[in-house]
Amino acid sequence: MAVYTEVSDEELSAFVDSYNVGALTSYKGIAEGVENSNFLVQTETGPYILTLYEKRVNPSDLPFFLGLMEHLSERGFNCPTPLKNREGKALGHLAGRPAAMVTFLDGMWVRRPSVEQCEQLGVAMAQLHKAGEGFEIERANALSVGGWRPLFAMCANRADEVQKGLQNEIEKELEYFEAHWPKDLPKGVIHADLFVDNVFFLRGALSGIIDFYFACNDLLAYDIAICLNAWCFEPDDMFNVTKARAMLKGYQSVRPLSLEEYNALPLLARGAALRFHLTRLYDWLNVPEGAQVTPKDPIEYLKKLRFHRSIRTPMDYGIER
Ligand SMILES: Nc1ncnc2c1ncn2[C@@H]1O[C@H](COP(=O)(O)OP(=O)(O)OP(=O)(O)O)[C@@H](O)[C@H]1O
Ligand SMILES: N[C@@H](CCO)C(=O)O
Repeated sequence: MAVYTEVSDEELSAFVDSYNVGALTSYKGIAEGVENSNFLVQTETGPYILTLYEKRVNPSDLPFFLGLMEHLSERGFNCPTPLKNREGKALGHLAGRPAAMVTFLDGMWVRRPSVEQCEQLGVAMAQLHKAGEGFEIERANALSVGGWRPLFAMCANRADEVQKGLQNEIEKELEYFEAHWPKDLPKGVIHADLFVDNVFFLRGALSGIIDFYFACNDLLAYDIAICLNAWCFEPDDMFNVTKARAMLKGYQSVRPLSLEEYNALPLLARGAALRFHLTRLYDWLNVPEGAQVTPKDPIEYLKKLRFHRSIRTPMDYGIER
């Protein structure tokens, strides 16, 4: 469960009152997620999500995140829309934290997506990439290749506690990526954390995407790489190429990939695996005292990284363009 910040009933009620949504009738902390504190808030006008932004969210990025959700919603993309308070502002403060309320999205995430759902994800991801065009605020990806070494530096000396030899292995990966990360692929707004728990389905159809708090301007194909890792591995750590093909088919039905993007997928997927391995490694070794949170397994992403390291071209996965 991710509730890092305790909020009193009075504080929460006063915060909700600053919006034009009717009186608070109930609320509860949400037992999912690892990044921010989330509450499901019921008022006289319906359910809303209240988020208190925690450690990894830089407050100066909030106009980007909130503005992006508004931009995408206006273009018909189904994602939460920030509410404006009585002063016309989307961003407020609660319990010493920046906080916002967004619309509630119906649907549920699926633990084991089907091939069909992977295809739907591909379609929605490409739609997101298209809908992001024209968004005027820019945000560099703080967790792209330039951010990995500083992140690793904060936990490198304890990496071998998680697995012997890990520090050395990651060091070599960092050197590799710093020398080989592609720079000239098409860029745009990406979600950058499009895991299964951020994609909702309703009656079998994809109903919306949440959690834009890692969104940024980066290589569009990097989003695909993140999803290859998050959607196309089975619980026994085997890569499911049928799911990967379906995802790419869905994606390309909206936005065809260039040859360069297609060829870069193994490297991007390996880099994406390192990125999530590193944040998980850091979190695994630094659970805040008293926080109600279950850290995610860094080794899962180490295995994915090693798998991609053995791949040279997408054809080695069995993925045709
Ligand atoms: N707009 C929304 N509509 C409905 N449910 C939501 C919405 N936003 C968040 N949730 C619920 O809250 C949970 C946690 O939200 P979210 O994924 O944004 O948190 P997080 O801490 O940023 O998580 P993560 O670990 O995925 O980064 C979701 O799994 C979902 O159940
Ligand atoms: N989706 C991330 C956690 C949230 O950033 C992970 O699974 O490591």
